[in-house]
Amino acid sequence: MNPAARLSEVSQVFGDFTAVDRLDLDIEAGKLTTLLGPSGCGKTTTLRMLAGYTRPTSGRIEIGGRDATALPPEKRNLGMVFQSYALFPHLSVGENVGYGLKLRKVAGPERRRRVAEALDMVGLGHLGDRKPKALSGGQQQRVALARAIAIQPEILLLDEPLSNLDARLRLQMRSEIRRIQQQTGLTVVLVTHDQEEALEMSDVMVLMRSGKIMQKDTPQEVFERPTDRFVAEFMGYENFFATREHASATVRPENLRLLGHEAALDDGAHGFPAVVTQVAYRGVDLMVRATATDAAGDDVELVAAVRADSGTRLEPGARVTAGIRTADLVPLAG
Ligand SMILES: Nc1ncnc2c1ncn2[C@@H]1O[C@H](COP(=O)(O)OP(=O)(O)OP(=O)(O)O)[C@@H](O)[C@H]1O
Repeated sequence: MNPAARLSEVSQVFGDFTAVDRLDLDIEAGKLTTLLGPSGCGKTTTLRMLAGYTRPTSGRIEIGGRDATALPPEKRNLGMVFQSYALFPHLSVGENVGYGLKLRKVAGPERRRRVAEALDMVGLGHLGDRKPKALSGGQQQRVALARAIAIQPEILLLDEPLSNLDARLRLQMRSEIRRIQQQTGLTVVLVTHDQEEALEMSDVMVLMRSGKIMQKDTPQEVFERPTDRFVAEFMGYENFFATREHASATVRPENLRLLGHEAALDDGAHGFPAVVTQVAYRGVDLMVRATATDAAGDDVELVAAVRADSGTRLEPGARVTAGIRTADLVPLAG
């Protein structure tokens, strides 16, 4: 299937600063793709170029197979939801949702039908006559979403749409957006810096750093098989060391086992002697720090999340074996 959008060698340069660096990216139709990365990595700039708010310094953007590089936003048929919902305060909820349809000269009865349908989809069918300021933040966010969906966009672009919501609402809206996307088969591009949000919502995760793509994969692949140290750290890996087979490898804290000094390792498990330096109680587990020497002879700091009832005596100074099952060991490119 053709991609819903294709960015080819797209760059955005501000003065002597390259915010997006020769990016190649296909946005797959009918999927939710997340642009994820630390602040300043170029995700918002990429989304704004897709939307047409910023013209790329170089490169080409195709939407639905057509060259859209020079098209203004209103000619792209894309829906956009911003962090600040950007609703019109003087219009009712229904008028806000119908605004884009009116611009597109959709006739009255059809417009009312599509406004009602979009409001129903976000669970606000009963609030069409209210003004935005009479709604909670979460409800305003839903109106912004309904407004973007009502025009039946080719792609829905979401720029950190949940960051102004409190934690509980954020969780609720994650699954609502996902439900709507799956129900309608919409192509969605979501910008976020929250890896949990990306893991939960995405079909495809695109991890960015300094204007470049570091990894593009399913959430499970990115989480379980980060290809390099940057991605691994971003996804919560903490232990970096050399083994006999790999110059660089990592394991998640919850998969690093600290065994009694004399304990035998499972077949195929990697292990090296370590000395505990710090133990912190965290309720469900203990966070244990240790030092070890890896296969390259370098000193490494280890962090393990150990179940409180693991049976191994852990206190600063204790000599242990840091053990890693082969299945939990992730080799890294760099
Ligand atoms: N109009 C502009 N002029 C100059 N520099 C800009 C402009 N827009 C963005 N930048 C810079 O480009 C870089 C990438 O910005 P961008 O907003 O795309 O990052 P981001 O990954 O979305 O980060 P955040 O999560 O903080 O929004 C940043 O360093 C930013 O300061």
